[in-house]
Amino acid sequence: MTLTISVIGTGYLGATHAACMAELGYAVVGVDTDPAKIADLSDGRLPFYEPGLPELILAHTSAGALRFTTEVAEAADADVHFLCVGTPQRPDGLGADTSHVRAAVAGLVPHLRRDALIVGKSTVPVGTAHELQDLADSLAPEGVRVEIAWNPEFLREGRSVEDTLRPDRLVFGVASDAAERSLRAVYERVLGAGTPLVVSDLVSAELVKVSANAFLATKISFINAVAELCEATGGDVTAVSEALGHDARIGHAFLKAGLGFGGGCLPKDIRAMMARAGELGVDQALTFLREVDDINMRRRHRVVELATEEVGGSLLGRRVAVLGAAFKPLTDDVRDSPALNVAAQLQLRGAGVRVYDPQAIDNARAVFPTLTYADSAAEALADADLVLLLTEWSEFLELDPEQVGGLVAQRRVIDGRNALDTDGWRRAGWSYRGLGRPRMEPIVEPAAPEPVLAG
Ligand SMILES: NC(=O)C1=CN([C@@H]2O[C@H](COP(=O)(O)OP(=O)(O)OC[C@H]3O[C@@H](n4cnc5c(N)ncnc54)[C@H](O)[C@@H]3O)[C@@H](O)[C@H]2O)C=CC1
Ligand SMILES: O=C(O)[C@H]1O[C@H](OP(=O)(O)OP(=O)(O)OC[C@H]2O[C@@H](n3ccc(=O)[nH]c3=O)[C@H](O)[C@@H]2O)[C@H](O)[C@@H](O)[C@@H]1O
Repeated sequence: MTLTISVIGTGYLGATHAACMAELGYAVVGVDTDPAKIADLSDGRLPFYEPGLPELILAHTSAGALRFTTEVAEAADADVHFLCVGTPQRPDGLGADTSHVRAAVAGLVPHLRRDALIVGKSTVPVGTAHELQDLADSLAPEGVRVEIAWNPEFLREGRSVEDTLRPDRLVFGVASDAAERSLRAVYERVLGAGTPLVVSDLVSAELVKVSANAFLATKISFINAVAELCEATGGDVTAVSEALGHDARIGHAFLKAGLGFGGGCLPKDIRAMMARAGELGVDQALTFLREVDDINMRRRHRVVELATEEVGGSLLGRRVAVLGAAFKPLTDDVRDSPALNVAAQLQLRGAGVRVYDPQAIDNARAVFPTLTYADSAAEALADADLVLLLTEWSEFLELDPEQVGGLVAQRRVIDGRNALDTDGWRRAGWSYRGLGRPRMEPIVEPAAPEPVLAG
């Protein structure tokens, strides 16, 4: 018998999860409260950019295995329900807002007509699953037993399909053997491919997720703290990072110094983890995450400082080309984007900023409508006094520095991601500044010696 799956919340996480569940062979219904999103998805269109996902959505909606609705009642018959709604930062700036997960459970449970398993995937403060179990118990119709489990998600935007179908590991937080059996059945093919599985209690599963993101954020801020030291001493953080990464105990991943982390998850998740520790009376355990956050935010100010220096002390009236608006390449997500944050700061200081991004301009315009957006890199670069690379899309890394040099007013580049071919740009007459690296002047090739003529 084919399992039927419901996925509640069809944003970046939920749309991916729904499509991948259909890819694993299940009948899937995706539910969201946003009618525009549901209209797009129902037509087989993905309302955001994610490589490889539109093809899956289109294939499975066309085949009838995947459908979308705003009516949660239509999910009631599913065997397993996955919760994928948002848990954004609360307006007070600290803890996570869990109102959407509670609303999703409260919306679904009264419609259930048989025993059900609700599996949380959203990233939540530790203890939320138990609260949701109490909520479900209080709302379950007579004779219906609803169980909550937690199966945290580790996918990265830009690689979400691959990360879902071939994850590094699966984590099942369960309160019963029956819940574990159900999850094993859902993920049978993924487990069959050799994916490591950790089965734990609910609390530990919730903790794995926030700890993973806190660890990744800490690793990035660690190397960015070293970058600050390099700036004070003339060292080059890219050399330090490369050498550190060769130590197998450290590794190269998440050790790239630059403008730091942004996005809809790492920043909010470390703040929520700190807030939860405070509520639990163990705030001292995580005060270092405050430093992780501060180091990260300082990188954005540092780029603005460098930009100001590069144009001679005042940004007023200077034309700055900003390459990149998304919080990282391969996504159109601009939530807490370091690139946009820097662009906005430059504009506040009087610079004429033109931003270009291959995918994220519409989202960027919605958040920062007063910035000027270009339709191409060339348009952003035209007559620029300074070029800033802030999101390392391959389109930017492949730019020909000689050609770009012909577009700008001044050959000055700040590489906020330490990603450009330094020597290539310098040979084309550019002055180069990375983060945590010494300023580098253009490389002037010595003129070829005059041929010595015999006689
Ligand atoms: N974006 C990512 O790469 C990952 C996100 N996560 C976590 O997954 C959760 C969702 O994140 P995103 O997908 O990025 O957020 P998102 O904002 O893109 O999507 C959330 C969706 O939930 C919908 N929603 C809100 N309340 C609802 C309700 N009561 N019923 C049905 N739908 C409802 C919203 O309309 C929205 O479409 C968060 O907890 C996040 O931390 C975890 C791993 C990866
Ligand atoms: O909980 C989540 O939503 C997800 O958050 C991150 O994934 P994501 O936000 O898609 O992006 P990452 O690839 O982790 O990058 C985060 C930020 O760190 C920055 N970064 C990354 C790596 C690095 O070495 N240096 C660095 O500055 C990136 O530019 C980006 O701004 C985690 O990597 C996922 O495992 C997790 O599931």
